Amino acid sequence: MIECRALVMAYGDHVVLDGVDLTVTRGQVVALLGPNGAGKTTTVEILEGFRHPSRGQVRVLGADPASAPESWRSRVGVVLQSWRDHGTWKVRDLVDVIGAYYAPYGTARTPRPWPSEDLLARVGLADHAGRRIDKLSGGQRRRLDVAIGLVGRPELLFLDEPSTGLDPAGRRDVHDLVADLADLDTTVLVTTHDLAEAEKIADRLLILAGGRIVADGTPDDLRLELSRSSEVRLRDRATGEVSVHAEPDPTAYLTQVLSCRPGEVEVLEVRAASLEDVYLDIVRRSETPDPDPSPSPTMEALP
Ligand SMILES: Nc1ncnc2c1ncn2[C@@H]1O[C@H](COP(=O)(O)OP(=O)(O)OP(=O)(O)O)[C@@H](O)[C@H]1O
Repeated sequence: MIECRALVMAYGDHVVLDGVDLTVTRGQVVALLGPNGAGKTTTVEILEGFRHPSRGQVRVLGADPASAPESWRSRVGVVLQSWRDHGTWKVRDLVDVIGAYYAPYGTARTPRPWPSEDLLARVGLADHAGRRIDKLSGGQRRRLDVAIGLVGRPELLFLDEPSTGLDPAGRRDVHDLVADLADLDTTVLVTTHDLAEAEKIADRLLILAGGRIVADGTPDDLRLELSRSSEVRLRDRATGEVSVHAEPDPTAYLTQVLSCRPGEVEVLEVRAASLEDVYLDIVRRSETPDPDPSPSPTMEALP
């Protein structure tokens, strides 16, 4: 679905992307994370064909996005930050009009557009189909953004900060919707600052920092491969004394403790590094030059 090799993007002298390699296969939900200014939007705009890279190869759905024909664009959906135009239009009318552009690109396998009533029900706007867009709440507007990104039944969807401005129920709806999309064989690339969201909706996380992809894996991969140690807390049944241990291999440690001290441990707690710990650690190390010239083992451990 997406293939980038040695992607470089410079704005004048400012090199933002410095050799990004990236492959995304069909059906994946991939979250692109990174600190402010890391180049997430730049990357996504290149993949969408809105920006030309300085160097490198980019293929999206088998074509170069910068020169791909309109039929290619009909297979790609984009959810930008909030839809602010056409405030006096009704929700259903906007979805109908934009959906009509996709009609010539429908196939027997993928009829286009997605029928408005069904789509609006899917994004939780069925009761607001007849409302003016400027009368929607922020969360309802966000749902409309998602509907517009989906109306052409894209094979590949770019989602920018999907749940910004949504309440917890709205966030859950959007997350469920993304899960449904994966079931419908839609590949999703989502940019977000929200680690909890990324962990919930994505089956693969990419961290962009220092101009490159510095981590790539499932949330569990990242935690397991990058956490140096887990915290193990034990309370002795007899004395009530609590001891805390930092253990690189908590399973081996616990097996040993429980077999050597049967019945002596009353309370046992293991806290793995959180995804946030891991994320901050990766970003810090990729942005701070390492005084030790040997490569970081944790970075090398990633696929
Ligand atoms: N059109 C432009 N001209 C010059 N510099 C730009 C332009 N667009 C982005 N930049 C710079 O490129 C860098 C990356 O910007 P980009 O918006 O891609 O980052 P981002 O990871 O999406 O950031 P954020 O998380 O803050 O949205 C920033 O330093 C930004 O100032």
